[in-house]
Amino acid sequence: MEIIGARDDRDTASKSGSSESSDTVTILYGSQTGSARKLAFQFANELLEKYSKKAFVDAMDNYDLSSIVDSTQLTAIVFFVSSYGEGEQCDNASKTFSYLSKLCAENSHHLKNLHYGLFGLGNTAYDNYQGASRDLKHCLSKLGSTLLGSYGEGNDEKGELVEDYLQWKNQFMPTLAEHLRWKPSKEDAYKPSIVISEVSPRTHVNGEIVSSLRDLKFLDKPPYHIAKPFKARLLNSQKFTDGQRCQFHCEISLEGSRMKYQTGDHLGVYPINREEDVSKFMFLFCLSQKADQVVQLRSALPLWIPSPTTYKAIVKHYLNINSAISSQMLQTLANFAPPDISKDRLLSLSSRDLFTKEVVERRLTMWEVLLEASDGNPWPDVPFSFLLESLGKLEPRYYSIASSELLYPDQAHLTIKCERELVKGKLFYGVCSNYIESLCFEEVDQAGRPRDWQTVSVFVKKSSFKPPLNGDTPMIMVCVGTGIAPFRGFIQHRIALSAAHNVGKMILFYGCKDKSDILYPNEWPKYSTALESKLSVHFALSRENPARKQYVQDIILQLSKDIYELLEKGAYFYVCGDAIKLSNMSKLVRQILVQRKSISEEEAAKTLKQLKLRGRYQEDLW
Ligand SMILES: Cc1cc2nc3c(=O)[nH]c(=O)nc-3n(C[C@H](O)[C@H](O)[C@H](O)COP(=O)(O)O)c2cc1C
Repeated sequence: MEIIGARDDRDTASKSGSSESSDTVTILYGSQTGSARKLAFQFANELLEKYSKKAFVDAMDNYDLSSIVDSTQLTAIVFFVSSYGEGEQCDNASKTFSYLSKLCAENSHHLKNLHYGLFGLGNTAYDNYQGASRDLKHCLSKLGSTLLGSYGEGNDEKGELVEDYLQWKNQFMPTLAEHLRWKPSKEDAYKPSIVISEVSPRTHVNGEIVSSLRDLKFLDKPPYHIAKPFKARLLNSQKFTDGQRCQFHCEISLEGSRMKYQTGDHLGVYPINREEDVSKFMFLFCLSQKADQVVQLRSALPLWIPSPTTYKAIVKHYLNINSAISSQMLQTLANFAPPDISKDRLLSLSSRDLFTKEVVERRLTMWEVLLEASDGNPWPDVPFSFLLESLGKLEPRYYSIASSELLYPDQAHLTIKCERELVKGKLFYGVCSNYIESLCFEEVDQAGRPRDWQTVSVFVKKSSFKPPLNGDTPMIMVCVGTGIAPFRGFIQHRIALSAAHNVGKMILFYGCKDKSDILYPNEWPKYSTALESKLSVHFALSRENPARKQYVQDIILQLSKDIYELLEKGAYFYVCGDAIKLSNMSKLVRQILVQRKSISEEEAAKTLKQLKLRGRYQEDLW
């Protein structure tokens, strides 16, 4: 459990939520990819800032709910809960959900002394919107708990999750404080948590000034990992499609790194911000003139930036400069606006409707909003520490490795789709995919060096999305678009095994728009030749023939007999690619089980659950 506001005070953990006038509150999250966790910490930090109160933050499954069952003491808990699968809970909340559903079945007010707040995260593109948070609310109400304030729901679909959260939080936080009899401790004045000192290159101790942590020579030795990535050489690359729908293959050398991967693992890649964005950002915050100024950073919290370094290095390598702005951030920034900009204008822009229309729907970044508000003029008074705190870290991006270590022990292959999206006439560039594309296909890099010099900072991340241990086991693989990446690796793996052993049957269902959209078109015939009858590949082309749109789901249903027979023989079923396009896959498998096995819906659901538990049904969706 992480304690916000009482970092070394482990004793207070036992008092967590013990009474309504407590100085602490428990905040629990159920989060798969980190959004609910991030909001939980954001909420806790704001409680600390506004009320000087402590919060205990943890994943739901790390909290022992049985300790408050039938308790006579009053407890306050705030939940942040995301939905997954078909409106189900996340992995780090599953034990809590099954415990609660057992309690619920007893029809008794076991948690009548629990007062709770609840914010659900979901996406209306899924059939079962907010399934998990709504279930939790229903169950807690049956257990006699009291909901504080109103229940909040954040919807990812239109990119308004953060604004939904802020709207809920602005109403809920005072309600919680009143309930716990907390008084605001101070006015909302900005206080930096990171101290930045400009130093002369000679005054810092023992330091090499680094434009990137990856440049530190003493770090340039194995073992490599997320905090110490390997500078890998780029080998071959090949474009499949270009323009706005640019997709390509890229080979990265791991030679000399001693990094080993296994088929199905992920490669983490550290991007660098686009030079064009970096210079606009530096101009806006008046950093261009002092781009190479050496700075030393100090903070009580762990920092992700090496120090000493330079302004330019921070902006280029470490800061998520293209992160979105929230209406709350805009309100704080209004305090630092240049004198000739109306503060009222900025504050009215932060109102929900205008903000949604002018900022969220146009997908503007923080620096774009400010540049527009000041008609292109700089904002010299924004503290650099505020930028570091609010924009956060430029995170690595993860790609499924598209090769097998059995065929390519010293190389990791990636299949990449450049994120380029036209929103209201403006083209958006995903930072990492476009960065790798420019490394692979531009003749010279930004410093004018030829392409042979290109390196990229990478590390291997273990994954559980792996081919079956036994090479005899049949596999059913379903994917769309670049979801083909791990399956190319799986097939290569089986080709390597087939040299010495008999391998199991494999069926690949691969969804693309049309023939020109099929990735690795020259490789599929070769793989089929190498594996003969063991591999069958089925392409579903959704836009090849407007009169006959075909999706992977259609072909799977046509071949449901074969699929069922393979499942009966112990086949593993894998799904990879776009979460929305493939959102109904588990429903489809249940349908096949109902039809072919002649069992009920409930029995099919149980069978699928067993398959999932045994790792025989796996999804890697994004
Ligand atoms: C594979 C997948 C399945 C999802 N299923 C649902 C769902 O059934 N219902 C829903 O409301 N949202 C669903 N979502 C949306 C997530 O709940 C939403 O993106 C949330 O913000 C993620 O939060 P997290 O980062 O804390 O895990 C799904 C997202 C993914 C990627």
